[in-house]
Order: sequence, then C-alpha cells, then structure tokens
Amino acid sequence: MAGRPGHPPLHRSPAAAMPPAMSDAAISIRGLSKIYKGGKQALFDVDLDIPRGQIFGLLGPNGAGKSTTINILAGLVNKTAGQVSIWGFDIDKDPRNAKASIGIVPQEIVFDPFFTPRETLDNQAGFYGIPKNKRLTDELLRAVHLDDKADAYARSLSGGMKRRLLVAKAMVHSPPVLVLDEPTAGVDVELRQQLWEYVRELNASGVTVVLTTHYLEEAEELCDRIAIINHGRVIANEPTRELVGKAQEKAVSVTVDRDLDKAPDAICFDKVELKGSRTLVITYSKDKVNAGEVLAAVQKNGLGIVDVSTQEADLEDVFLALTRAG
Ligand SMILES: Nc1ncnc2c1ncn2[C@@H]1O[C@H](COP(=O)(O)OP(=O)(O)OP(=O)(O)O)[C@@H](O)[C@H]1O
Repeated sequence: MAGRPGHPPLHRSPAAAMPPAMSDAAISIRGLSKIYKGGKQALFDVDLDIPRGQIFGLLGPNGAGKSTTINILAGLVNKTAGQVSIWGFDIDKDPRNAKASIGIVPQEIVFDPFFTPRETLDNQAGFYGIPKNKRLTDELLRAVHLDDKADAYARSLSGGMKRRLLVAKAMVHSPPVLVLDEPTAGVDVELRQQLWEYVRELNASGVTVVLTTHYLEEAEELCDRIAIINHGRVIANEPTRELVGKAQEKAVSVTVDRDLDKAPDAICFDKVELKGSRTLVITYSKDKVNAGEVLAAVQKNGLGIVDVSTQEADLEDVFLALTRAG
C-alpha cells in the first residue's frame, strides 16, 4: 500500500497520554509464565522488552508460545505468573489504559460477514467509546485501500482485503502499539508486500509494530529486532543485523589429494574438522575472508585440492540451530 501524499498520520497519542510508571519499552514482560488448565505449560518465566518505535519480530516454531504471549497482551488469556506492561501501563493495575495502548490483528479472520467494512470499523470505534466526530473510519478505509469496498458486505471481500480490514479494525483507537499475529498466513505474495508497505507506513508514523511470522526472510527484511521463542522460552533477542551476522558463517568441504592424520590449521579458518582421511570441513566467516583465501590456505599446507563443496547458512539455519539447541 503505497503512502499517499498528504495522507494524515494514522497514529494519535493514546487517550491517556502519560503513563504513571514511564518505561522505555513499548511492551515490557517480566517473569511471565502460563500454565493452561490441564497442566500444559506454554510459557516459562519469560522476560522480554519490546523497544518503542521499532518493528519487532517474534519468531518461533508452531506451539512455541507466540500466540499465548499475544493473547495475554490482548487480555484474552490470563497469565499464571509475571508482570506485563503496555506503553508503561500494567495490564493488572491499569487494564483500561493498557488495552487502549494496543491494537491486535488476530491470526484468524473474525468478523461478522453481514457488516460492511465501514460498519465494522464504526462498530469497533463505538466499542472503544470513540465519539462519531472523532472516528477515523474513512481515513482508515483509504489507508488500507478499501475505500471502494466501504459499503460491500465483508463476506464479499477477498482474503487479502479481509486481512487489511482487520488491520484497520485494530487501529480504530489509534493505539501506539500494533501487534500482528501471523498476518500473512494465506495472503498471496503481492498482497503480502502491500500489507508490509502499510505496516512500514504505520511504523514511520510512530507506531511500534510487533509481528509474529514464520517467514524468516520477511522478518529479516522488516524487523529492527527479532526475538526467537521456543518451547515457551526466549532463546534469542537481538537486533536483526546481529542475528543475521550469525548467519555469516560459511562451511566449505575440501577433499585433498592425500591421507591426513590431523587437520591443518590456518588463521582464516574459524574451525576445521577432518572427516575420514581426506576431507576437511572448514568453517569461516564470509564477512572476513572469501572461499579463494580459504582454499589458498589449504594449498599453502602443501595439499592439492581434488574437490570442493560449499554450504551457506542463512537466517533459517540460525533459527533452526537455535531452536534445536533450545
Ligand atoms: N487453550 C489451551 N489449552 C491448553 N493448551 C494450549 C492452549 N492454547 C495453547 N496451548 C498449548 O500451549 C503451547 C503454546 O501454544 P501457542 O499457541 O502459544 O504457540 P504458537 O507459538 O503461537 O504456535 P502457532 O505458531 O502454532 O500458533 C502449545 O503446546 C499449545 O498446544
């Protein structure tokens, strides 16, 4: 969704401007645990700060605890232990302001199919007690490019349109924090790009965005910071470029022309392993050296090279390595 010239910012300060206990984080989570009825523990003592102004990615495999976390933020699931504040408002002590500070786009598409997009947004604004003359219905419809569908039944919208309507619905009360739970599931590539453009636009207007996704490439492209959650625990929480830095590791497998007793060493190798008697698996950082230098180092040890194969790590590998370790 391309930004429109003169398009008004969709984010206004939340109704309660100054939170009592000002915290720097948009969302602050301390010692959060959740045990469902029946005994399933979905979260274990989670600590997480989501900085203001960022696009923050919450990644994790199925069943990791992402939805549980989001549902606790949304007030849909009761936590078992811990503290959560949204925009500085404690969800137990100040639930009204905490709720007013967050908009949530759920994973499932849920709204009444007999309401039109305009009615859907108007009803939601009414639910938040926003007076008619303060409602942003038309602006929101324009922003998500549904102005020409404003009066069509929701059931006649395509999947992508419905998803955009859900985003608009989450923004009716101009929350400073927007959470999207797997927003692109079932959305085709083009619409996904449009949705991300809109998310970027919202973020540029000051909205802190939290999203869960399985699309690591998208998280890499969109998010300033990424936390990885696995089996109910946060196992990584780093600026995206640092996490991606971990993906700078590259391995090359080199078969040499004679049997070796031990692997040779060189400064440019991060790690070297001898497999069988003739194959060296050498790990190096591709931001520091290139494959040519690595091979030259092998030859300097007086070895001839018979065969070479390389493997490249990407964020997917880092994610898998971290979640396996968890
Ligand atoms: N209402 C519930 N009752 C019992 N167990 C639940 C309930 N909701 C979730 N769980 C369990 O808690 C764990 C975490 O689930 P959660 O939905 O938070 O994971 P997730 O990371 O969001 O996964 P997904 O990507 O599949 O949505 C899972 O083992 C799940 O089966």
